[in-house]
Amino acid sequence: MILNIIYPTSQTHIDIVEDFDQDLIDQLVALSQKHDFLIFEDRKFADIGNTVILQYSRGVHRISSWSHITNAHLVPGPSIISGLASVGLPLGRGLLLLAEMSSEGTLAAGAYTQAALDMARTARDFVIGFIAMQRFDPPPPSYSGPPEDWLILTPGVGLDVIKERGCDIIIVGRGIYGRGNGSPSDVIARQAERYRMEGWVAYEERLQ
Ligand SMILES: O=C(O)c1cc(=O)[nH]c(=O)n1[C@@H]1O[C@H](COP(=O)(O)O)[C@@H](O)[C@H]1O
Repeated sequence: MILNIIYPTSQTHIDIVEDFDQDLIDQLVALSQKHDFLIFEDRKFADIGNTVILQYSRGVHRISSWSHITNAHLVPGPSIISGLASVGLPLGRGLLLLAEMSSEGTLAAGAYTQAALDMARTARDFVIGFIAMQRFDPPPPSYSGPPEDWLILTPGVGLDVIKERGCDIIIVGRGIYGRGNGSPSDVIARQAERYRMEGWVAYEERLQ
């Protein structure tokens, strides 16, 4: 029910589903086609190239076969992007880099965030944007690369960040499904619709 409503992207954490099976994936993919939303598996890959190739394409989840977008930390260096790209590019997938995080005391800030941008610029065919807490400043006058329009997805925030911080998509979990055992499904549906509608309005206002 939630997935019927939350689009343009639906974020998953497939490794915490206790009764995972292929039927779940088939249903998810069918819903994404019916409602035209993208599936974003929030896997936060963080290993060397050879290992992420296997984690992305193999195992029980076979993430690359159904998830349009996934994300990765850049701690291992560029091999994590090239490894994931070797699997994802032929399938038309896209990657988000974690340039910043919402958690207190995160090390993903300052020079680390700049490094994420630099690394993304070396893989423009596969990296589509960032998990970040705000839109980056425009490139300096010395920048001579192609025009840039990275997607910025921002978690752990309210709707105000779309206008105030220039992000494109807000990632909302508990604000929609509640805490503890979760909310009744009609409450979840209402909350999801509220975020979807208000998020879109804020996005359009920002573009004006
Ligand atoms: O990559 C993410 O999506 C992510 C990055 C980050 O810095 N902070 C963060 O909360 N997230 C994810 O965003 C979602 C936020 O959920 P709530 O805190 O319940 O709204 C969770 O799925 C987190 O794993």
